Amino acid sequence: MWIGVVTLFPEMLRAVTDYGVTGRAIAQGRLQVNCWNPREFTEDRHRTVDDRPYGGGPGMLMKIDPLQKAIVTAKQSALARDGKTKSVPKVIYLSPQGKRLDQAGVNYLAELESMVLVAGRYEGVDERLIEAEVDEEWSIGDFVLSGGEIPAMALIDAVARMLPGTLGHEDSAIEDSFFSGLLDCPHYTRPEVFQDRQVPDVLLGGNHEKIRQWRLKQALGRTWGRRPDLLEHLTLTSEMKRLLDEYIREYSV
Ligand SMILES: NC(=O)c1ccc(N[C@@H]2CC[C@@H](O)C2)nc1
Repeated sequence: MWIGVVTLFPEMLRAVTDYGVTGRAIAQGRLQVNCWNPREFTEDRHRTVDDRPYGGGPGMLMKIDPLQKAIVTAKQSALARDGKTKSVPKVIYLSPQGKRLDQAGVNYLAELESMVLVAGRYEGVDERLIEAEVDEEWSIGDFVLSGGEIPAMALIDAVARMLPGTLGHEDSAIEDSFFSGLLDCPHYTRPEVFQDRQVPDVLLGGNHEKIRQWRLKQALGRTWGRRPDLLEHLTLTSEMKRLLDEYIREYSV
């Protein structure tokens, strides 16, 4: 997948390009992340990228022209890159006004061939830039950050995990609880006893079917207890219903 990021702080993207699963996906050529800085597209001596808002009010906005030039250049670069004919990259703006990102949204974005992520700064961008250049607006949560770079990197990380060959254990993304719409089950590793707390016996046994059922039951029970709203959107199999009933009965004793 090819991802362009329009940002005033391209160095921030090293957090995903130089480390971990995302860094490996890039090193192995399964992911490309390129940055374009609106400041490189300014034409004035002071390289101005912000301006005052019409109607007054606190703070500054990002100027349309440098931002638009950076976006257009990123899109052209995606189309010009070697290889088979390509679709026009989807332009995505990160903001609290966007559609709330969840695993279903990540799975949708992971299917795209390319995208340009626009990371704003200051108080945001001119609405006309959004109308002219942005295809989709996404939010990683109902809170305000000082820039769109961290949301952009969160999106890159979440999408990169879904690319074929990224995760060592292929179906670990599939097994990912959120992939199934449930919260994750508890996890344990050595030592077997920590501060008098034992690892559940079933996990030490080696009976993989019992372990699968225990993990599914815990995921269902934790979802029921912590995020019942997630359960509302799920169709439970008869096995899931049985396991959740067991969990609730044990929980209620
Ligand atoms: N919840 C989010 O995904 C989110 C995205 C962006 C953001 N802040 C930027 C700074 C100025 C404007 O571009 C928006 N805050 C929160």
